Amino acid sequence: MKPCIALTKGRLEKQFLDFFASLSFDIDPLVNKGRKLRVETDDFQFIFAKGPDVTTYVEHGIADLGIVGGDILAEFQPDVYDLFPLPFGQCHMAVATEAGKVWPDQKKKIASKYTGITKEFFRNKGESVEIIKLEGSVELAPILGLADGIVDIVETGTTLKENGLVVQEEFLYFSARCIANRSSLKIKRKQLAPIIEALQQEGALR
Ligand SMILES: Nc1ncnc2c1ncn2[C@@H]1O[C@H](COP(=O)(O)OP(=O)(O)OP(=O)(O)O)[C@@H](O)[C@H]1O
Ligand SMILES: O=P(O)(O)OC[C@H]1O[C@H](OP(=O)(O)OP(=O)(O)O)[C@H](O)[C@@H]1O
Repeated sequence: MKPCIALTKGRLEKQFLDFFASLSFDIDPLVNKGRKLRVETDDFQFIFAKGPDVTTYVEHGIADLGIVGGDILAEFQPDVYDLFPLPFGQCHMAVATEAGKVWPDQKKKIASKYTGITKEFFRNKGESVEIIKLEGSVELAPILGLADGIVDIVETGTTLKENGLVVQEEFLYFSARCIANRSSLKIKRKQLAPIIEALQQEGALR
């Protein structure tokens, strides 16, 4: 059976395919997949899923390898081998508030998609905060009065800027990562070695 690679849909998918093509792997079936979520190339099977689900498929051994953001590993801490960074998907976490906003004296309300990372960040500071879980567009929360601030991913800073928010503190710097199922790495070592080496070596050069 061909090795199975789980790819994070969206941003990382596009960046991974460009990177993969640059290593002379065939990506035609992947580029022309339409709405298919499972695609085979000559050498691999690919599945396309949301980041947290990529870790689930790899953890359960459905996929041998996964391409996922470091933020997802930090948030969900799946039981997988975190093999190495890839040269795309760079971003970091930041605490942000409305420009000119003074933190309240009482318990801060922080909105985030990343409740685990947020909890850990404020716990390390010895601060107790109320965390409000959102699924996206978290920059809206302080503007609309749902929260005093947010914890979110920042890449260019454009989304914060265009919504009148400023960074209070940056922490945790991420890129995309290559992960592996623990048993696959032992049982399919020979089969997986060429792709792991190619991704790792080329990634390290960039
Ligand atoms: N602005 C960004 N710049 C760089 N990398 C990002 C950015 N936002 C997210 N990422 C990385 O890309 C991964 C996938 O993000 P993407 O926005 O495509 O999916 P998502 O967060 O699940 O959003 P959606 O629910 O809209 O699909 C994230 O886990 C993170 O590692
Ligand atoms: O610093 P920037 O380059 O502006 O990127 C940061 C934005 O990108 C992500 O949002 P995404 O586009 O994934 O939408 P979402 O809010 O629905 O998660 C993140 O949550 C920020 O909102």
